[in-house]
Amino acid sequence: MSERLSEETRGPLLDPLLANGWTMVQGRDAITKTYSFDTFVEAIGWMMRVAIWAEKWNHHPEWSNVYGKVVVVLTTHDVGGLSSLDAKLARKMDSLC
Ligand SMILES: C[C@H](O)[C@H](O)[C@H]1CNC2=NC(N)=NC(=O)C2=N1
Repeated sequence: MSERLSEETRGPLLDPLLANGWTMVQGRDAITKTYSFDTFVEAIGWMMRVAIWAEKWNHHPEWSNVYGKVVVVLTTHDVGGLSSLDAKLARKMDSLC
């Protein structure tokens, strides 16, 4: 199982994401990003591609979709905060859109 990111390890993993549209969630050890697609079909197509990786890695996003917009929150419930799996899934999400 993944461990909660320590103060030393989180900078190198999170800083590139925070420079690429991800932000910290207030009051939670979690990151969030809102993706915007031109159409609903593009949004759910991207969600399906992400879902395949999420299932493969057994690491699942909290997310919601309205038309072309997808709001994502990533955290690791098993450790009560951010782990390297969240950074890995966030990078995959960015690479798939
Ligand atoms: C039992 C199951 O394997 C666990 O609950 C997995 C599934 N997917 C998960 N996804 C996320 N985001 N965090 C988890 O801690 C987590 N744990």
